[in-house]
Amino acid sequence: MRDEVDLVVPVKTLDRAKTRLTSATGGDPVSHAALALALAMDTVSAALATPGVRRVVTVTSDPAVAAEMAALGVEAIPEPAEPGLNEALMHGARALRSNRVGALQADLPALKPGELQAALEAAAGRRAFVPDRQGTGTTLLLAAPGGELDPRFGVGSAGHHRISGAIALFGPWPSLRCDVDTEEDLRLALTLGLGVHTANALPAWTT
Ligand SMILES: Nc1nc2c(ncn2[C@@H]2O[C@H](COP(=O)(O)OP(=O)(O)OP(=O)(O)O)[C@@H](O)[C@H]2O)c(=O)[nH]1
Ligand SMILES: C=C(OP(=O)(O)O)C(=O)O
Repeated sequence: MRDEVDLVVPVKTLDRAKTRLTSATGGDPVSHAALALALAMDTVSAALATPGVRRVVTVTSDPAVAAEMAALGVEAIPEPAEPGLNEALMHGARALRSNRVGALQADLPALKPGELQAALEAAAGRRAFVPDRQGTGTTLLLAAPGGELDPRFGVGSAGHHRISGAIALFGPWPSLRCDVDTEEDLRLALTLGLGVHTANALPAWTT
């Protein structure tokens, strides 16, 4: 199937992840780690339920993340020696050895499989990306079949992916574009309908 893809989902160690979201859990490290993990679990669960997604792997050096992902049937590939998000994604993509790879950010707790599927179809076999709701970041990057992922994540990644020749996809996919970096993002994701892991890990102010 032309649109079938294997996805790499990068997850930082939970004690370093989602620093901009720290205030959401009142500075409690245990609640913060639980929330960061829940975001990743919901993202991966939605990806696994997407018909055009053949396989999902995570790249992480956190044993707690690896154990929880294993419970979902998702392999955790250890972080490469070279640090950095793009290095982690290239390492995961190489390990997959698939015809077509993609990178999906691990902070999409409202992700709906139908919206991810629609984006895969809109890419129509091209190297393409989905900008976040602000239009500056990237939530999904897809290689062309047989092509390189060439990830350029980081500040202003949407512009970097566009300059590198990837096609920007702007579909009606709010759950795919709502990455959760801040409390404000979390509030918006809540209105879109959170996955069960994040719903169970929500801070008290949301209830
Ligand atoms: N494996 C791996 N994942 C990373 C790395 N850097 C970022 N990520 C993941 O990439 C995704 C997008 O990163 P950000 O949205 O900036 O998330 P973050 O770095 O946890 O958040 P902040 O600390 O607030 O910047 C998240 O799922 C991170 O866990 C890295 O060096 N290795
Ligand atoms: C790392 C990225 O995401 P964020 O803007 O969510 O940090 C990115 O878009 O490259």
